[in-house]
Amino acid sequence: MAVQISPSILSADFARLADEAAAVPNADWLHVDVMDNHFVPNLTLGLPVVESLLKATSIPLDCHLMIEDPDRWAPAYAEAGAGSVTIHAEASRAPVRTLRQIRSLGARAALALNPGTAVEPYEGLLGEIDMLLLMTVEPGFGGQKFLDMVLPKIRTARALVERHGGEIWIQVDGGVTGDTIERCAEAGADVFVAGSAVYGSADRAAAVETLRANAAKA
Ligand SMILES: O=C(CO)[C@@H](O)[C@H](O)COP(=O)(O)O
Ligand SMILES: [Co+2]
Repeated sequence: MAVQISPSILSADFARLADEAAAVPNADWLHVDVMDNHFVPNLTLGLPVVESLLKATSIPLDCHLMIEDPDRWAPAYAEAGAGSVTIHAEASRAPVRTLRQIRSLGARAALALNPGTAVEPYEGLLGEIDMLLLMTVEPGFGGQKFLDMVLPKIRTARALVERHGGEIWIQVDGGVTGDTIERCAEAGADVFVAGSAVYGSADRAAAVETLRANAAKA
């Protein structure tokens, strides 16, 4: 699976989102962190901003919903035109139904697990998803330190995914930098979210290429 880089606009300038999207023409995805101040202790943006962003960029949007009731809201993001919609296993009360709705609306469906959530109990959901997101920080904020403790879970997830045909992407999110990305790739991740490592750099496109090159070293 080729390396894919998904810059997180959480670390971008929210007053200039169209320009910040244009600054990463070499990105595979644009990662949009939707936070509701309930599931996580932070508040970011929601559907109206995603709808505007969809008009402002041709980069597919990778919407990461860190919200209390993803079953209610996730389909609307798929309907709006997001390329991928991720719900958290810890928040969803009806993951099968919601993941199927996301797919039926034309988006890729993804399931996210917090650092302390084991992957094995979710093996039964692998047939319902296109991507598994393994959080490598506690969700809620950008700029946190990468949690090495998640590396064994990435390896376990890779083994489970291979057993299911290997078509599900494994995304990592949180503390992914030019330094930590190689360890994630070596453990089996193939889609890499990076907020501060991209939007904290003066040359955002160059930062994307450095991440891609470092991941490919693994
Ligand atoms: O979902 C989240 C945080 O909850 C992320 O997508 C962050 O936006 C990643 O930021 P960095 O750790 O790369 O700065
Ligand atoms: Co995220």
